[in-house]
Amino acid sequence: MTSQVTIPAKGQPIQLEDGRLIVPNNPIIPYIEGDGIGVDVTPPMIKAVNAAVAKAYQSEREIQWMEVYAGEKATALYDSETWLPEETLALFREYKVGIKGPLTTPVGGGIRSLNVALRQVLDLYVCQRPVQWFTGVPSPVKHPESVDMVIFRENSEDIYAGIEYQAGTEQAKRVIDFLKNEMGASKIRFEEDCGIGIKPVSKEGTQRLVRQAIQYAIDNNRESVTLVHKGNIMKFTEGAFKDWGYELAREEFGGELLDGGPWVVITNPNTGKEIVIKDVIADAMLQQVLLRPEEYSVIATLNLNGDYLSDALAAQVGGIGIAPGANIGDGVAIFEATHGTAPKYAGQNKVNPGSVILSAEMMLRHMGWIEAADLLLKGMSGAIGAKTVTYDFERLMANATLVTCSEFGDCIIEHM
Ligand SMILES: NC(=O)C1=CN([C@@H]2O[C@H](COP(=O)(O)OP(=O)(O)OC[C@H]3O[C@@H](n4cnc5c(N)ncnc54)[C@H](OP(=O)(O)O)[C@@H]3O)[C@@H](O)[C@H]2O)C=CC1
Ligand SMILES: O=C(O)CCC(=O)C(=O)O
Ligand SMILES: [Mg+2]
Repeated sequence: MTSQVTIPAKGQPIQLEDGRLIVPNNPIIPYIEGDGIGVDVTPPMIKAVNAAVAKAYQSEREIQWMEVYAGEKATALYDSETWLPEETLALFREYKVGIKGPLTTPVGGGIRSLNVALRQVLDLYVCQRPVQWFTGVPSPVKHPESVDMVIFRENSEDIYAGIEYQAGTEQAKRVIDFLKNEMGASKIRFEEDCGIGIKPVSKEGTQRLVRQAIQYAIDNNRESVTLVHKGNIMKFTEGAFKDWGYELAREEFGGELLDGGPWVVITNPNTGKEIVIKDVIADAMLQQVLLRPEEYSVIATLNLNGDYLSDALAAQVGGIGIAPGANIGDGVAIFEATHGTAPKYAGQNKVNPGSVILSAEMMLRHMGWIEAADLLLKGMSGAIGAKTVTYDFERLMANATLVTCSEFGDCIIEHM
């Protein structure tokens, strides 16, 4: 297939040596603009990042942006069936660090999620989503400042594996017959018209995620890691996630049972302080984070729970307009907002670009460009503090000035 991508002549790839990123001064960063509001939020993100990098490092460092394609834009450029071109996957693999806007996934029929496919094909098994309040952001809760959590959502397994059979098909019938006749399943109701979904959860998949969550707690001096699961009902998937998580804490991090278990306590080798590894059942967790957020810090959970929890927690600190995220594997990382394509706002220059800008902040920190990352945070705090905000905040804030998506990006730059 013909290449549609222009590789920036001036740039160089980020490389990986012994698990460490080697970042040149002019790294090539692949990015996907995204469907829907991607066209609105991605340009201000690039502009704000360029401004932060220029301010932090003058002309010494500069990102060389390389547009790569997925979603609707890919179908227009390659062909109508090519939603996630091989070229895009190969370029993310080669250039190691990238960022993307949201991509549409139709409900029911049609293509499966391109977002999920990207994570699975590149094995970006950690979905890391920090949730923190910025002073002045309108929130539906009384103490949004008590929320300071980092979600580690398993990104490669669970029902997102896409093993599903539609009700009424020969495939669904065969799976149901197998479950009844060979596996002794006797509780499938209304089997003539029953869809079937399969939920794979493995020890390796669980432990590589929980390992990253505990390591993050160690590196960032956090006091707890909470395993969130629905193991009382799904014993061999979600229950196993909890057990494998505790096992890893004991066996790899020297954890000791706390008061006879199941909670485990490990010692942070950097500080000597204790880190508690605990677990909470997912439905209870949704009320815990509202009522007692200060008791939770790092969260490690399965794919679906993490998806729900991300949006719910984002609401507590102002909504998914400022909820960033990263998909991280052992070699490649792709940063992206928690929100989707918000189609009703697409192309209106209206939505909050904060989520993808904060995702870029995570990306700069991942690259070791800390000064530029700090400037993005400073700019964001300044713009919010000055009450120059997009519609999502303005509708909840007294005496705020409504600005467009691109103007908010400019306000961030002014406040760096
Ligand atoms: N990683 C990805 O690429 C993701 C893709 N998706 C896909 O996106 C599509 C739309 O999904 P949908 O369920 O509507 O969820 P969205 O996250 O796209 O939008 C839901 C609502 O969230 C608010 N919102 C979203 N983004 C912003 C923003 N930047 N600034 C301010 N408010 C925002 C809006 O709320 P309000 O109406 O109150 O203003 C919007 O109506 C689907 O195809 C879905 O599959 C979904 C999630 C992630
Ligand atoms: O891929 C999608 O369409 C939805 C993904 C999603 O909701 C998420 O990653 O939070
Ligand atoms: Mg989601």
